[in-house]
Amino acid sequence: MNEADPLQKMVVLGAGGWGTALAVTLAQTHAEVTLWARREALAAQLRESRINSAYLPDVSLPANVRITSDLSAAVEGADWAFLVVPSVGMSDLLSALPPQLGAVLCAKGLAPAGQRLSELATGLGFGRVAVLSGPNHAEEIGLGLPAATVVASKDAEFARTVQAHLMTPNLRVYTSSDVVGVELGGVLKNVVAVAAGLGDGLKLGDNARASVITRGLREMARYLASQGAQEDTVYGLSGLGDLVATATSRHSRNRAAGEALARGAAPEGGGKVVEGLRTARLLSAWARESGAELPIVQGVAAVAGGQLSPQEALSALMQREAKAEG
Ligand SMILES: NC(=O)C1=CN([C@@H]2O[C@H](COP(=O)(O)OP(=O)(O)OC[C@H]3O[C@@H](n4cnc5c(N)ncnc54)[C@H](O)[C@@H]3O)[C@@H](O)[C@H]2O)C=CC1
Ligand SMILES: O=C(CO)COP(=O)(O)O
Repeated sequence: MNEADPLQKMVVLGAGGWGTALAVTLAQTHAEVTLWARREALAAQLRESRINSAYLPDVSLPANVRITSDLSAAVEGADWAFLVVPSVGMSDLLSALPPQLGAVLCAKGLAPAGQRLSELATGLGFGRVAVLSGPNHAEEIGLGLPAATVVASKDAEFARTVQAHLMTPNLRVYTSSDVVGVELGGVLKNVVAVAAGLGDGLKLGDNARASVITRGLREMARYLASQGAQEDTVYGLSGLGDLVATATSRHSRNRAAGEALARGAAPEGGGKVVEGLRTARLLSAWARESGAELPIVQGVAAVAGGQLSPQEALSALMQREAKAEG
């Protein structure tokens, strides 16, 4: 493994829950971490209180996390950075950065036109692009609870560098060359987690949740294969691992959004980003246009869009044609 220089400048762009947890993690092993918040009001509040009360209230920011809302100052002198804004904001952020900067993309969603975020970054001229994904709820990583994750890049050296800097005794980081598989696992599992939340909200029971997770995994595997992912990636941390975490966790905003929809409430994440709803809409439109079958994704999109009630979506899934498992 590469040696990680503890004096190298670590930069986290995006001060929501996940950006904050990553900054706290990196601060364990580096002299200084810079955390960029888009809004000066949030940056000032973080500098003052050292607690991100809106996004990660149970975690304190150590003194070696420097907080700024000045993007140029944040990346000055840095070789690469973690980009941790919601996927809708990734295009604006990338466009404001020099493409020589290595980009570790940490969002689990698609760009507004439906592209993968790594495609977006590459299209904007970024040469060193990695994606970070795995079962990593910010609430737990921020507290230093043990977890594992994956960093994928076509540039193996870049992936190993990020791995070396992000590893701590409680965060095990694996590398992968399968950018498409690792990236899309994190994107799709959010939608399946909304479906699991819908089932929980309707009080369908443990068998139903396990069935949604398993058939959802199959749907993920089919979609990932259609996009060129390696076959086994979906069964790793960024696929099955993250799916189980998100579809069963009390921390998951996507699962909670499904529960809210089942109650007939608005599926808001309390001001926090819920990527699965947007992803369901984008992928459902893609499935309609391409003739692909993504029944769980399409069911979630129909419920979120108000075209079907949760009960009607459930009936539609249960009454699909009888067939062999596969
Ligand atoms: N929260 C978690 O446990 C994890 C989240 N992720 C992913 O990381 C991404 C960010 O999620 P969180 O940090 O949880 O979000 P969050 O909802 O906690 O915070 C979002 C942050 O981004 C800012 N923001 C919103 N729109 C923006 C834009 N257009 N440009 C720049 N900043 C903007 C908000 O002001 C806020 O500071 C999402 O794609 C999420 O799926 C990935 C792994 C774990
Ligand atoms: O991706 C996550 C954990 O790995 C976070 O999921 P939620 O956005 O559903 O909270």
